[in-house]
Amino acid sequence: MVKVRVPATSANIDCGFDTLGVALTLYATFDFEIIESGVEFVGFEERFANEENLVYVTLQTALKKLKKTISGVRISIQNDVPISRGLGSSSTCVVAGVYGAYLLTNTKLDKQEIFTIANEIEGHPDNVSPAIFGSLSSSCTTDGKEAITVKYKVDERFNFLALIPDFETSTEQARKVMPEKISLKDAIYSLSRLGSVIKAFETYNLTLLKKVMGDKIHEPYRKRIIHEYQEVKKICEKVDSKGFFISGSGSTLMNIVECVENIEKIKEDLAKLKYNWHPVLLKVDMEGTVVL
Ligand SMILES: Nc1ncnc2c1ncn2[C@@H]1O[C@H](COP(=O)(O)OP(=O)(O)OP(=O)(O)O)[C@@H](O)[C@H]1O
Ligand SMILES: N[C@@H](CCO)C(=O)O
Repeated sequence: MVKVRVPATSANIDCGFDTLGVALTLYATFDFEIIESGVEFVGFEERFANEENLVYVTLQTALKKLKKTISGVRISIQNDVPISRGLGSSSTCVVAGVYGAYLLTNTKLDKQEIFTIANEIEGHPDNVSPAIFGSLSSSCTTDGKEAITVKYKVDERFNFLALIPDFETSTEQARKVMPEKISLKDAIYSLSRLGSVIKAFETYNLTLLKKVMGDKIHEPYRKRIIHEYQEVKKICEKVDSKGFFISGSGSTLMNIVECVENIEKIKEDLAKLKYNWHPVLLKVDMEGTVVL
């Protein structure tokens, strides 16, 4: 049996749409075991315990790319990453599926190769990069279809307070609400903040972070499909907020808090809202995917 642990991730980080992503200390662990034939699922929600399962589909795709075969497989999951909440649940499955193909066939692990395959399957690299390499990264796919990622340090003092509601937002749905075209002015608004946001995360410069956070590429459209977005933002800003953004494609809202003592107050105020917002304090994960 082989086992991998993949971290949750928060993609975009406001102005870095489809570019930035950070790995967080919340995990999904997957076991892969060769069986005589077919596929068995253990620990998955019933709706995903079938051959369309993203881990299984990815495993099959990766095996084809490696030109390897297996007789059958049992896939087990122990999952703490909420599904369709903007914390990279699909990336945990994609990354695990690619790792599964390498490990079950004794193929030498190469994180860059795994990243390339995972990026092709996921379609954008901002979640899969931090899920594999850990920490904060900026990624792109070149014109020649090469997946490139660069990793940055994040100061360990950062407190990522994930505010997770009881409703799902699928990435597919959240991409549909965005316009096909955006203005040059809006592109500049986001692009001009990117370098400063990265520097603020590297250096724990909360004053800089607070000043430069902002986006006009996806947030203005997506906040409309996240119930109680404005109410949650107002509560955070009243209590403690050094940065507030939609995590990935939502529905989780991410609040950077300076003092963990303030979390209880935020929790009390969120309890007055309708959508059962559940605050979870996360730190940056430095390792990315780990074979256990
Ligand atoms: N634990 C899981 N078991 C099986 N399938 C999963 C699991 N987690 C995610 N998936 C698959 O990924 C889909 C959710 O992906 P989606 O991109 O919408 O959300 P997300 O990855 O959580 O959010 P984001 O990409 O914004 O961070 C599910 O519908 C399912 O197909
Ligand atoms: N960058 C992606 C992340 C979610 O998969 C998006 O926001 O649509």
